[in-house]
Amino acid sequence: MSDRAPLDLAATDLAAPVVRLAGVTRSFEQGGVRIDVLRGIDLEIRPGEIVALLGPSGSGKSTMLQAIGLLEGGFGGKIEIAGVDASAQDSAGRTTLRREHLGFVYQFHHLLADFTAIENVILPQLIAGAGQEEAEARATELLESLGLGQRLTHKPSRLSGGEQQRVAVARALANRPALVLADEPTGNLDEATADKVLGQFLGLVRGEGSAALIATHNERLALAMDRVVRLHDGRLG
Ligand SMILES: Nc1ncnc2c1ncn2[C@@H]1O[C@H](COP(=O)(O)OP(=O)(O)OP(=O)(O)O)[C@@H](O)[C@H]1O
Repeated sequence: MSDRAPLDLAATDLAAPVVRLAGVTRSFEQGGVRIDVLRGIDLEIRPGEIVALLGPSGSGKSTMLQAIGLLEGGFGGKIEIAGVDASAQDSAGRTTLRREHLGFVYQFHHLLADFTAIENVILPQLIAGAGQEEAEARATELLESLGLGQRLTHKPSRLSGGEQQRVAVARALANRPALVLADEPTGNLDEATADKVLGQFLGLVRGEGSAALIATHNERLALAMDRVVRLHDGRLG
């Protein structure tokens, strides 16, 4: 028998957190006054884990999602995405990390007004290098699973608020992100529609095996997730 331990690289990679924050800080200065919004955030999210981010208005939920989304600078501490230290990357490296691993859903859908529902879901896949046929099949599958099979060629202005948000969910998942970041994804919808869309969103995220970090004010919706973290005084409790 060999005395060497077997290599277990695949298991190591699979076990890496999709995101790891260590001591993440962010301050803003306005009118000569400095506000420390994030005062040292530590967080790990495992593959496939769905985490609710709760906190009062102004506590820094959006700021924290922006940190992980790698779109803006100005953050202190360490942010790792899929085991890669994002803080050590240049802008092109951060863009690659974002495209390969992250999906985004916002409170307002931000769909492209001149494109149909299916085109809005195809486009990010083409940008990521997928072929037209493959991208179309994936977009159709996602939209059908969200109950939008009859809405594929509607433009956003011809969709209801709940339908628009479901297209935004399909778009966020189109490139099979390891982590979906969602900032009040149902905050713009009435309660019944919010429940329905969130239920479909969570079901799809689970089915796809993605992890998610979902900022919400809604304690009741948060209970449907795997874990709840609370932002208070710039730290997670
Ligand atoms: N670009 C900025 N310049 C100055 N202050 C900012 C900036 N962005 C955010 N802030 C401040 O940081 C704090 C946190 O804002 P943030 O939007 O992250 O909170 P939030 O928890 O997402 O709030 P809400 O639940 O109301 O959306 C607020 O006091 C806000 O005014």
